Amino acid sequence: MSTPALVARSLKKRYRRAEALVDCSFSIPAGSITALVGPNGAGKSTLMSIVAGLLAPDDGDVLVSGEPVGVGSDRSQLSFLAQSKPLYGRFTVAEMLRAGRSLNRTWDDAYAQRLITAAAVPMGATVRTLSGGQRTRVALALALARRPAVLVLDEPVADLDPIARQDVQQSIREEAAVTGTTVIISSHVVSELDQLCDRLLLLTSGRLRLSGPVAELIDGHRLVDADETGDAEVVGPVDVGPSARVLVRGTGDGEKPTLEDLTVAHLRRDVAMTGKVSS
Ligand SMILES: Nc1ncnc2c1ncn2[C@@H]1O[C@H](COP(=O)(O)OP(=O)(O)OP(=O)(O)O)[C@@H](O)[C@H]1O
Repeated sequence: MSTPALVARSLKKRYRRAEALVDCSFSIPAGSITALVGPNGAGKSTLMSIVAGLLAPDDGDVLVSGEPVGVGSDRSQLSFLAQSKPLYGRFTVAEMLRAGRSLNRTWDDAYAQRLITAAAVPMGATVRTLSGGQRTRVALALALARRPAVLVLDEPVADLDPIARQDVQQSIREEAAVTGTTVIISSHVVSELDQLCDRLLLLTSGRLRLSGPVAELIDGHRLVDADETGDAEVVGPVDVGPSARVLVRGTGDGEKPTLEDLTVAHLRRDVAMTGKVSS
């Protein structure tokens, strides 16, 4: 069997007042696109920072193509687009690309130029004069043009208009399909991840509640009316109201859930069991 692109083993991270990750383990094959989903404060950014080698876990480790990743290790195979989209405000877009070219051995300049042109961002514009969405497109071009083995994206489309969201999703899809890049992408808009992602990591209160291929997870669940669950194990409701449907485990009668149904029901179950959305 080939080495997974990314392995996380028993990751733990505690901040002074919060347990951000509790024994998180998963393995992701090369070329897959994984949705990282969870409520506010679930630990997604913490997990992504550790995977990107920017934050040290208290325990556990991360392997990229079998090699350990950590603070101070070679991160040339990794690109991380943080929520804050850090860019140099005084640089022009062209200067940002030039910096990317000089700092990265694997830089693909033609690709970077193509992405900026497709986003209709002027090369001569100063970064601080760009809109939030334009900044995101530049930051994403910088992350993609490094041609990383693993691309970690923390809510990359949150400030984009609907067309830009589709364009960015298409770039991510192409990157994974053409170059075999492994992508982890976090978002609160689960309905948008449905078409993009083939794997799911569902994190609540720092714990992985679901992990695996989306198709398998969907096949392992069914949607049924709340009063027709029979002997099936009920996960939780997927919508509210008198005719609420519930998600149950199993392969019997019922409708196939969407990725959103799956995550909503598991998140509702977590709230019902713990009395809170996250730590
Ligand atoms: N630098 C920090 N110092 C102290 N606590 C932190 C720090 N960063 C995160 N936390 C805490 O760790 C927990 C997980 O935070 P994290 O930012 O990883 O969650 P998240 O799932 O990315 O949230 P969101 O969806 O709101 O971005 C939260 O309780 C948060 O308050």
